[in-house]
This record gives sequence, structure tokens and C-alpha cells, in this order.
Amino acid sequence: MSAQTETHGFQTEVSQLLKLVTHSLYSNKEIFLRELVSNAADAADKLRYKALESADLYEGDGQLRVRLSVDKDAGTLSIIDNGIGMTRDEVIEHLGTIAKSGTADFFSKLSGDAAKDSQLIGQFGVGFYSAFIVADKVTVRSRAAGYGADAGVEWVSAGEGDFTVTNIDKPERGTEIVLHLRDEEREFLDEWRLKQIITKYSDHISIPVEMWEAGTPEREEDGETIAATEGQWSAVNKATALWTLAKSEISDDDYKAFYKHVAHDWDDPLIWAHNKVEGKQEYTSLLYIPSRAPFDLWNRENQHGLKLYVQRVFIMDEAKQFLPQYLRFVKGLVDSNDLPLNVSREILQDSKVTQSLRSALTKRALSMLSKLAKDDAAYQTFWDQFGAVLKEGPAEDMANQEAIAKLLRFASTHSDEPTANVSLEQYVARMKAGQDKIYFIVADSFNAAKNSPHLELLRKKGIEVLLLSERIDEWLMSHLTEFDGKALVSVTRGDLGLDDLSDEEKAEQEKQEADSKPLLARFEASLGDKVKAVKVSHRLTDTPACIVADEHDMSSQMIKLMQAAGQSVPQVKPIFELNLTHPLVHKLADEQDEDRFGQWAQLLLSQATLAERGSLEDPSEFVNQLNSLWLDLSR
Ligand SMILES: Nc1ncnc2c1ncn2[C@@H]1O[C@H](COP(=O)(O)OP(=O)(O)OP(=O)(O)O)[C@@H](O)[C@H]1O
Repeated sequence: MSAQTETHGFQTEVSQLLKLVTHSLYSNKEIFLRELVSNAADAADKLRYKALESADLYEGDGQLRVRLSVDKDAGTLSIIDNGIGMTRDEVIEHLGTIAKSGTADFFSKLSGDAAKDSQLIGQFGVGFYSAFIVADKVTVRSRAAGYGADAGVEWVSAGEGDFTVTNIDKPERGTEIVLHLRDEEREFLDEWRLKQIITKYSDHISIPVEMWEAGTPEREEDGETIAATEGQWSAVNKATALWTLAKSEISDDDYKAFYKHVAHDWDDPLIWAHNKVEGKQEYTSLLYIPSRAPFDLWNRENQHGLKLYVQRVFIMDEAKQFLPQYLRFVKGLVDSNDLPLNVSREILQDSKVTQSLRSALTKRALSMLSKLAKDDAAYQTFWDQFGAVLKEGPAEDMANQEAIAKLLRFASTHSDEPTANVSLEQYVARMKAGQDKIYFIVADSFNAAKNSPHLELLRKKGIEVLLLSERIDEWLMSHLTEFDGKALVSVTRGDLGLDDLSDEEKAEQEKQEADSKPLLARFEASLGDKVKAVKVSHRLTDTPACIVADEHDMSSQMIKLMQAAGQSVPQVKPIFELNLTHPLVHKLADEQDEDRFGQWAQLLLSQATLAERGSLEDPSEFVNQLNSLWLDLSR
């Protein structure tokens, strides 16, 4: 075969990434070795899996390992594995492009400010490209398992816009990455330094990381002859898959380092749970909660799920079947003894074993979160990153609704601060004597919720209201209707059911309602079919009127969501509530001119609609109403 050297340009995003890599990741440059060794371990896992079907792929060499080799004269450090290797096409694809969905979008968000971008880059994960933190030229030689020696390929790049690929002979299967270190990076030629990095980051990956141990010549010591030893490759890491060890043998640092390998993350996890289960089902799980959301958390094609092992053999990445969608931020692995080694995604889908693992792992993940919730600061970090995902839970997983509900956090009128840090349990503990409902409001923004007229009376009575303003909240609250035996009630719909009135107050209210009947009838007559009904309000103090949704009608917030999604929304007429104690309403009651009364009533309704929905169906009608009344007043 001819050498066929070709030059390829990097995908634009790779070029951008490479430019950023050196200066933004320099402060933590040693991680390049963790990334490359992690890739080698993944390549070993993939080969083991493929070899389950055809053992020939081992080509007589089933001892999978990665070796570090240093050439001080040449100034190179090589990372050599005998894993699955890559074909020419794979090399071009994997080392020239980034396959993650949403990449272009992500790169368009980079600001050019190195400090800020380095945070983002860490979150994105640079993997192989981290080689360029320390190298000014990288040579990759690879040959895929199952191909002939002449199927080797050499990839060379200085990390500046392009790379070349050439066909080569490569008898050994696997991938060799040669880093031509920059002059100032010669510390990575030092074996002691390399060992230190491997022990720090790669002690518990499942394959040995080997370094060459030089032999010693025959020598005399205290009159005795000590035989010469031959040089040999020897492992510098422990090379036992971390999750197979007893918990007592694993340090926190081990867990953290292993997390970075399985999750391809650069930051420490917030918490983890490692469990071995024996009996009816046998499995080991190691679950982690990341401290930062991945850049593509909201991307529909976002890859997530656990790594699946069967009897210690890696089977697949991103097995989504083991956790529900609303826990898609959980990282880690499950190693099952009950699934067959030849399990496929299709088999997983309908397997009973999968079902019971899924329900067990869901409970584990939730209990790990409730453990995390004992640490307020750490839980707040979690909540700020992933709270909106967890909010999908009550709709998706009825069986665990109560447990999920305990993990939710809200802003509330207790502090009137935007930080969502109030749990339902805290709310319930603070409920007023006689209060039997949990009140909430969903609005477009925190401020809209906080300043809503619907809260006026509740505030006066010192009753706490949860303030919700995320897109998902309306959906969440339509599924979460009860907590701890108490109904969750929106303050913008139906009757608030504040039953703590004294008999006198009740009598007073009833009298007020009876007295106001003629006034309400006047309003009804002039507003016609624009409203469903006109009622006396028991929630306002400072605002003359508001609109509320009827008990079973769609709320304003839901209408807005549906309209934003381009869906047609059925006409929902609001209930118009009047605050009889407000001076404007008194004034109106005294108005004798029925035409004028009608104009004012329309204006009040438009105002209340605007305050509630943020927009009007016919804004110019509102402007006309206002202007004509203005003229009228100035006459
Ligand atoms: N030593 C290797 N042997 C075989 N394939 C490899 C090796 N190193 C990298 N690859 C291939 O190149 C791809 C890209 O690697 P890279 O490290 O950039 O990203 P990744 O490991 O997929 O994800 P991340 O960016 O999160 O680390 C890998 O998915 C793998 O297919």
C-alpha cells in the first residue's frame, strides 16, 4: 500500500479549542497524562468487549496495558497502549473533529477571556487535545485490532490548523502517542514525576500503567555476588478496577480521581455512593453527582447514562436504561452479575434485570441526594446546577414523588430572596396554626412572582408563599399536588381556602358579599363575556382588582408557555376579582353614569390582565380606553 500522506484541516472548533488549550489549562498541565491514560484504558475496555465475540482480536496478546516511555535525547514522552486502536478513517474523525452535539453553539459562547474560558473548557472536556498543553508536536501511530500490520496509520500535528495522516506498517496492535515536549516541559521526561502523576490520577483504572525498570549489572556487595537483573516493564499503578475493592480500601482521593476517568470531568464530584449488593440481584454500583452541569445538559441529544459492566467486563458507555431522565446528571457505573455478557441496548430495554436495577439505582441516587442535602452549601451548588432537571421528577416518577419532593428547593416570601433554598419540609414546619395548604405562585420572573398582587393578603397574614419562576415550574406544579398530606395551592387560581377567619370576620365577609351583589352585577353587565364571573377578592389589599384562573382552568402561566411553544390555546376566560376596600373601587361604586362606569370597568380588567399575563390581546384597545378617560377627566 502506498503511504498516501494527506493533509487535513481541523474542524473549526478543534482549531479554536487547540488555541485555548495551552494558555487556559496551563495551570493544571499535568492532567494531559490522565486524559491520555484514560483514553488508553477506554481503548482496552472496548477491545475486551469486542473480543467477547471474537477472541482472535487479541492476536495472541490478551494482557492489556498502557506503557509510558521516555526518550530524553529526543525530548519525547510516549504513551503506548495495546487496546482497540483506530483505522485511518477513525483517526481522521476522532482526532480532527469533535463529535459532541452542540459543540459549535458552545464555542460561540466563549468570550476570549482566558480565565473565564478555561472554566468552560474544563467543563467541555478536551480529552486527547490536552496533549498540546505540553507538546508542540504530537505523533499518533495506531493500528486497529483485527487488521493487518499494514493497516497502520500515522497522524502528525503541531496543533496549528492542520494535521497529516500517512499509512504505515505497525505490527503491534493499538495506539502510540508521541509527545514532542516543549523545552520548558522537560519535567515530564522525569520518571519519578511521571510515577507521581500516575499514582495521583490513574491508580485505579482497570489496566496497568507500566514504565521501564532498568536492569542492574552483576555486582559484589559485602563479599557476595548479586546476580544481574534484566530490565523489565513494571506497573506503577495498582491497576485494580476501583469499584471492585472494599470501601475501606478506597480513599476519598481515589474516588475523586476515578470519577474524573469515568465522567470525563475535570472537577471533583460533590458526592458519591458505592454499593455492593448480593442476594437476589448481584451488582456493584458507583454513582457520582458532578459539581457542574455539562455544557450540553439541555441539548436533546445529550449523551448521558451509566457505564455498564457485566462481571467486570466493560459493555457500553452511556447506558440510559438504568436511571430515569430526571437523574440524567448522575455519572458512574453499574457492574451486574445477572445480565448476559452479550447484552445489547435492545435486550437491556426489555430486561427484567434492567428494570429492577433501574428502580434500585434510582432509589440510591435519590438517597445520595438527600445525604448531600444535609450540607447546605454543597446542596445549593447541586441545586443551582441541576435543580431544574430534578424538577422533571415528580411528573416522570410517581413512585418516588415524595422523595423527590423533599429534594426540591424554592425561593419564598420567607426571605424574599431569589436564591432557591427553601424545602417543602421547612415550609411545613413554618406553617401558621390552622394553615393546611402550601401556597405557591408561578410567574415569569422572580420579581414578578415576588411583587404579585395575589400575595398581598397572604403577606399581611404572615403566610409564606413559594415563589416559582422557572420554565419548568408550571409543569412541575401541575404534577406535584400534595406534600406531607397538604395540598399545594396556586395563589392565582380558585379559592385560597383561608379558613382561619374568626366567626365575626366570616360574618363581616358574608355581609360584604351580600352588599356588593349589585355592584358585582354592574361589573358583570359591562364586562359581558370577557370574564367568567366577577367576585369579591379575599387576596388583595393594595391593588383594586386582579384576574384568577378558575379551579380547573388552565393557568395564565400555562397559557403563556403553550403560546410560546406555538400551540393554539383554547379561550380561557378569567374570574375577575375586586378588592372592595380599595378607594378606586369605592369611587367606581359611586359612579352614576353607566357608560363611564363601563369604561372604568374595562380599564380595570385590562390592567389586571396586563399585571397577570404581561401582555394584552388588544393593546391598542387598552391605550384608547386610557386616553379617552384621561380626556374625560381633564375636561
Ligand atoms: N488510545 C486510544 N485508542 C483508541 N482510540 C482512541 C485513543 N485515544 C483517543 N481515541 C479515540 O478518539 C476519540 C476522541 O478522544 P478524546 O479524548 O478527544 O475524547 P473522548 O475520550 O471521546 O471524550 P472526552 O473529550 O470527554 O475525554 C475517543 O472517543 C476514541 O474513539
